[in-house]
Amino acid sequence: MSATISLHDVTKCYTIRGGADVVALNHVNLEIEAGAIHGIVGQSGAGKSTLIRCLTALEHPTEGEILVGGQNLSALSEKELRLERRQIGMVFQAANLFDARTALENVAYPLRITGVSKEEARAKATELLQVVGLRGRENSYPSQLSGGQRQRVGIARALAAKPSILLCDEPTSALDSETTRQVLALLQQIRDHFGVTIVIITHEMEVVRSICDSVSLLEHGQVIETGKIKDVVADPNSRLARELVPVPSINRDDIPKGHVVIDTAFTSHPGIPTGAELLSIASSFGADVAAGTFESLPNVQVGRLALTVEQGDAWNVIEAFRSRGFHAEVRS
Ligand SMILES: Nc1ncnc2c1ncn2[C@@H]1O[C@H](COP(=O)(O)OP(=O)(O)OP(=O)(O)O)[C@@H](O)[C@H]1O
Repeated sequence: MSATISLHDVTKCYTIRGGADVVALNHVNLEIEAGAIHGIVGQSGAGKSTLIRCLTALEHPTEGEILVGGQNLSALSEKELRLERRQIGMVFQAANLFDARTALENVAYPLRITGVSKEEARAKATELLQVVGLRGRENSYPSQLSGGQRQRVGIARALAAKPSILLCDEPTSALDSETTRQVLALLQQIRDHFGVTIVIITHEMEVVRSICDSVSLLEHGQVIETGKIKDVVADPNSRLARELVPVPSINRDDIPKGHVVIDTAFTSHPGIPTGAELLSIASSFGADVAAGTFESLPNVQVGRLALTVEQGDAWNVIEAFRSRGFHAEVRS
């Protein structure tokens, strides 16, 4: 079961003793589709953790409302909130497991506290450990597991109460790149299999590139950009697009005398060879490809080519690209 998440004009202020208010979230509007994997990126202090705490209803917005699956969190009583929180699974940077409990006991714990019988909780926990690829490690203690395996136990535990949303706070930042890939693949599998909506806070663009369907950029408590990855990367003015697929760097010495660099960008989908069209326009002007980057993101491929052309041709080349719907600009 998945749920839509909507934030309407959410502001969260903290009052610091003896000081001014800190505005951690400033009129945030956000829509996350049911069943999507949504990344939230932003620098330290941007308000990412505050946003997650508001989604779990551990913090209450100072203004505005948050709807999870159409349910307005601010309108719920404490008792109703306790029930609602079961719909929300949390995965942390460090898996936050109980060291004195086995993997199985860690996963069974949230079920036991909601009154599920010992046998049923163990059976469910065994099944979930299989889902996350830890069959045979049920009786291992956290200290006997690798970082990636501990994170898998954390994910299994978060799934125990059959949540409709899974909030992941920097789930891979303590892991090496191969383990990161495996944990991200697992999260994607979980979304596909259980249909949960997943929100991932991350400072790693690689996480967004590999599994997110949509993304938001937070800055000083405000949403600066938000949208589906395929729309974000198609927007030439998007900062996120440049972070997801960086402009290729060129050594200044490699630019022939009297030439300028033109940056172009294209998005393409399987079966539509947009890159070939761009290259053919470039070659018709005798433009040379000086550098390029290409990224295959979920549902869309993005390319950036840096071309060198004779200064006198630059404007004609740009016009030709723009008339065919490509982004093109002279690099300053
Ligand atoms: N309990 C609190 N009391 C006062 N100020 C707070 C509190 N929690 C967060 N803040 C402030 O709110 C702002 C946003 O903090 P938040 O932790 O949400 O940012 P973040 O994007 O998660 O940062 P990081 O990536 O470093 O964890 C910061 O200025 C922070 O100092």
